[in-house]
Amino acid sequence: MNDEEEEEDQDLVDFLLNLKENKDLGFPFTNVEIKSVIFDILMAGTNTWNAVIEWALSEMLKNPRIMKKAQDEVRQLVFNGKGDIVDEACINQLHYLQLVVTETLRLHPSGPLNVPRENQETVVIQGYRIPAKTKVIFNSWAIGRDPNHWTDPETFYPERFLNTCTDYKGLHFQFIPFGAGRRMCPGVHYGTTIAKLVLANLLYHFDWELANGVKPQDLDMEERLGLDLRRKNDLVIIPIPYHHQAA
Ligand code: HEM
Repeated sequence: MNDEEEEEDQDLVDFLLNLKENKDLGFPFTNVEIKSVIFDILMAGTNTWNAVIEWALSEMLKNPRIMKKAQDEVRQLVFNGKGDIVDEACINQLHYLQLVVTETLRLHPSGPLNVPRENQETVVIQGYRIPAKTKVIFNSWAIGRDPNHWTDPETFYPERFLNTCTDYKGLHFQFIPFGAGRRMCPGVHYGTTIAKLVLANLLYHFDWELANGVKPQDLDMEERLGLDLRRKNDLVIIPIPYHHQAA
């Protein structure tokens, strides 16, 4: 194996071990830091997108119009292509599902308080003096529901993101479910792709009903606040396999 092939064959752990061996980072990088990075990625990289899936399903079950629109989109696209599985190739064509995921991140950001920052110098922002070395916490949950920026903010309405360039890539500060700046989430693309991929397959293959005769309008949406934002009570739903009929 030549050097180039060897480099391509490296996984994350190889890469981190090489960093440790090279000793040219200018700061200590030991097994402790390696374990922290891996732990960070496993934690930040799983609890987040699966919460998006759970909230998106909850919102769609509460809003059957939205569920149907998202299902029609994915079923037409995939079945017209004569496939039976939604793969990455389809994902970018699922425009309505993208709106659903975006709206889910507005109302239910998985990391609602982002990561705290500390300002190095005293600053005054809109009349508020923030002394140097203050720990500043951004509440992206509240920002996403701020009536100064959002019409009818408590309503789940994916179409609000039609014909607007507002998105979650850290440039529009009224919507920062992945944070912003140098420490914003590095998993933004991966996280949203996985969430869409899983949701698209769940919508394509199954119809969904709430268990125990719960009516859509009665589904409770209570949140349990922690480092991540989950449902307080489990979402109990019944999958009904959907059989595609050839026209
Ligand atoms: C939909 C899914 C996700 C959401 C909503 C999310 C949200 C966030 C938020 C709000 C932050 C803090 C950013 C800030 O304070 O500016 C963050 C940081 C981070 N996220 Fe994500 N994340 C998601 C998926 C992922 C994935 C899939 C990975 C990795 C595979 C990941 C890895 C990280 C890491 C390592 C950080 C810390 C970055 C730093 O401190 O420099 N995240 N994420």
